[in-house]
Amino acid sequence: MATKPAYIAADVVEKYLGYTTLIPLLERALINFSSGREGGVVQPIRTIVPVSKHKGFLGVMPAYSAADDALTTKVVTFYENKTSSELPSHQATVLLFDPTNGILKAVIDGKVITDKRTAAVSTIATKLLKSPHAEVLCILGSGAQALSHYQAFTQQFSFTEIRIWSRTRENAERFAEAAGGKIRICSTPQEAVTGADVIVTATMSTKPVLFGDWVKPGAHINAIGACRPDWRELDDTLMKNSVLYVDSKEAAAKESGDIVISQAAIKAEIGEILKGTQPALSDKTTIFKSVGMAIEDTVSAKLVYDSWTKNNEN
Ligand SMILES: NC(=O)C1=CN([C@@H]2O[C@H](COP(=O)(O)OP(=O)(O)OC[C@H]3O[C@@H](n4cnc5c(N)ncnc54)[C@H](O)[C@@H]3O)[C@@H](O)[C@H]2O)C=CC1
Ligand SMILES: O=C(O)C1=NCCCC1
Repeated sequence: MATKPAYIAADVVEKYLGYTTLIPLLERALINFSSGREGGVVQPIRTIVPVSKHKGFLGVMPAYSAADDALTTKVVTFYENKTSSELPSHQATVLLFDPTNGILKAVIDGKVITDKRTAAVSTIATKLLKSPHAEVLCILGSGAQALSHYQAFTQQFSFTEIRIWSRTRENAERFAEAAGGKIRICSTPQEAVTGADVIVTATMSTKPVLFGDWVKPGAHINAIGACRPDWRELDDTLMKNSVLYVDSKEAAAKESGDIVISQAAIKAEIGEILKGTQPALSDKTTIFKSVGMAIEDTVSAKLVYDSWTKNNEN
């Protein structure tokens, strides 16, 4: 008879999901995803159910990786009008199945997975696309993704200056306190962005917050928000004058307003650069438009489950 599925809570996920272990697994997953059939990744475009009455969305993100023999689906909700400042705007759960027989093996908190795997993929893109002389990191937004990106980027790179802008100074100060490092709080997004070598946009904005005229030529931008076809973070000038990379061409072209509305041409997937079939044009102004992929959740959940199992063996 099947045993009951394990429940793996956020604090346990946090413990087992280190960037040093996660990043190489995600690199392999991105390569497999961009290798078509050969890569053994099955990942349909996610289903999104708008909950318009409450300005919310429910997303279902299934994937199977033959290389990892791992089968999961994430269920994620995200709400524009948070009803409480205590409640995160994004909440998620990952279900991990035994791929040989379909048995549900674990129910895993998906919030930490979402925050960390997104930041980890941005570090992968940044390693490939930033200038080798990059010194200044700028983060627009002060929520969960802003913080996970700060943590991942300070671990993986050595920037000499880190700047942040948020809509309110109070939010920016709260962020700086949570981050714990030396951070310059900027009063306007333009002040934060001017002269920055690497920029992260991690906002729930539906209108551009980053404008091409502000951006230093040769900068690299990780654009994390604008995951709905009518949401924007970047303006048309920036979209059209930069080299545009994505996680999934199919998903980004369908889901991100920055691409749908600007009609900017996609150069390549990050997985194609990693495979060596597309160049990393790091001397140009580059954008990594991330929409988030289920396969990233699959490899993250498997890492957590395997580590948890090993540590719970009698
Ligand atoms: N690419 C990916 O894989 C993923 C993308 N996301 C997206 O990343 C973005 C950030 O997510 P979280 O940090 O989890 O959300 P959050 O709610 O924790 O933080 C959102 C931040 O955006 C700011 N913000 C909201 N409206 C704004 C506006 N009009 N102008 C400027 N700033 C504004 C808030 O003040 C806050 O600092 C969202 O758009 C989310 O949907 C989230 C998960 C994965
Ligand atoms: O990849 C994800 O997970 C998400 N991406 C866009 C917004 C909701 C969550």
